[in-house]
Amino acid sequence: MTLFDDLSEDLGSLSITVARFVLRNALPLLFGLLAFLMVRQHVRRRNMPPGPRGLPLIGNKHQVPTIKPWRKFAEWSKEYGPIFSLHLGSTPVIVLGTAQAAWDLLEKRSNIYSSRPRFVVAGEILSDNMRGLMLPNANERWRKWRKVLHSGFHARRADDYKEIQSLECIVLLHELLTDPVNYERHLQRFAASVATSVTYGRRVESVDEWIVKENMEAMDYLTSVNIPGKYLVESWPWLLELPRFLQWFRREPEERRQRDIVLLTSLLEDVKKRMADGTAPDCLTSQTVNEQEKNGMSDLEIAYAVSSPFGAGIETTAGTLCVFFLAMLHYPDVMRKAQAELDNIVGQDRLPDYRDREKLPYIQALINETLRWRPIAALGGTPHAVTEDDVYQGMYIPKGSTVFANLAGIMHDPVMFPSPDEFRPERFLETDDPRLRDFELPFGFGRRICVGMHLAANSLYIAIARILWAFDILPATDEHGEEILPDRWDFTNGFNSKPVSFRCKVKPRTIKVAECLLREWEGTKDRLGKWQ
Ligand code: HEM
Repeated sequence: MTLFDDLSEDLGSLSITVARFVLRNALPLLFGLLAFLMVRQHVRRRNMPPGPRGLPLIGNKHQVPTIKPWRKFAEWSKEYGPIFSLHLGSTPVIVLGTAQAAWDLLEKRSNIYSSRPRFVVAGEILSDNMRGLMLPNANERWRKWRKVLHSGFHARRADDYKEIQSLECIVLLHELLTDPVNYERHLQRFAASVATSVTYGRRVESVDEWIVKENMEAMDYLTSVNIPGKYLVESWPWLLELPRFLQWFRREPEERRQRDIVLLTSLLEDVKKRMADGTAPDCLTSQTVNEQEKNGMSDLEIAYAVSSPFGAGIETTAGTLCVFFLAMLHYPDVMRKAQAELDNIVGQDRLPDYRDREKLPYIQALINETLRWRPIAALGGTPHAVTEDDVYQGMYIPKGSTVFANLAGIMHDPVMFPSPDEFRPERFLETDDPRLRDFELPFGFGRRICVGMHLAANSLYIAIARILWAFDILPATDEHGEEILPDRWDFTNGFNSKPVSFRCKVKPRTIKVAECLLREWEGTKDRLGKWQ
């Protein structure tokens, strides 16, 4: 036997001793620690709203699906009631499953329910706290940001944009007439062009134009870093205390931030230049620049603030229009009824316009039902956060909780919306409830309610009324002439959830409407000049 053999024998018995020690002492210690954590979590959760039992440390992380979590949330609402709680890691999460619970907390107690959770990578590192959507509401920069957007898009101000929305809608109808196959792309262009026109006073002919592509790329990056669990630093913000060169998660978002700054400031400079030579149409950017001294905002703050309609207004509007197409394929009777109302009030010699709106209650009900049937912001958009401890119906809601208003579940609450899976606009005509007649629910709550909702409502009205006036939306057919109906539940899994692309036919209803449309189109090209 050599010295080496002796040594390895000694080491072998040492490791057995260590293993024995671990088994005897460390395992019981570990179990003790886990038991302590579970008891502590149990005590903390005892008074909170009910909810699924989680695990120590990770809470309910493993039970929340990464795909369409709103569906699981709706199931849990049925099991635990209109308000339930979870833990994602150590963060308490409150999910509201009825409109009443959301109104009670997010509206009536909006003074403490209007903040946002911390977004370390997307909000702080990538955006340097410049994107108001992710800022807490006690923040001075958020107040200025919200004021700019509110003055740009409040109900009366939004009326000023009806001219460009109407013109863009004629372009949309012409695109649908000449190239019906790519209807989805045309809906996206319509929403994007309204956004660029009202923001920068510049319209777009195609979604391939650089201004749309660059902005969409920036938005895609923003959503790609905002995936729960993607970055350790979201759960362990103390990593931000490490020396900067050790913060491995910083490099990519910081590089992207530099690109964002170049893009957004160049768009601002372009408007300023056109303001100086008198060619910029009135738009959000020109208004904000004119008020810069009063608002006390830097150029960079303005550049970020006015870019908000890109992130929040294009996918939401275009996606809702796709839901409308999907619904018309599944509910042709609703389409016929809406067309009958249009024929009765408008006739076929002119396009419907904003002045017809009050006389078209069925169209308005159909728009409300579209927003209800499949809300694009399925989880209520960006979550809220509570800034003080609170008690609701005897349940404890700890300060710092993240709060989701699960719109997908709320809109399918059978008490408020009987037979919720059915697409039935009549429900909005039969009700006396003012909160359903004046349907703001799809646009969120309290101090965070969607700032673009009037602009969005005007886009949806003009597009839906005119598309129904001009076209039948019909199922595509296969090679045997059989109709293909798209799956009514096949939706994307993004932050905004829209129908997965499907085929359909878009056919002019009569020769008369097609001729009328072509006449309108001729006059439109010149009128679009100032937004080119
Ligand atoms: C059909 C179209 C739209 C829908 C369904 C929609 C829905 C929503 C929802 C649910 C929220 C979250 C509200 C909350 O936190 O309680 C929101 C926020 C927001 N929306 Fe919209 N939106 C639409 C169109 C637009 C448009 C066109 C704009 C731009 C002009 C816009 C700008 C915003 C902004 C900036 C916020 C963040 C507000 C804040 O954090 O204070 N949205 N939207």
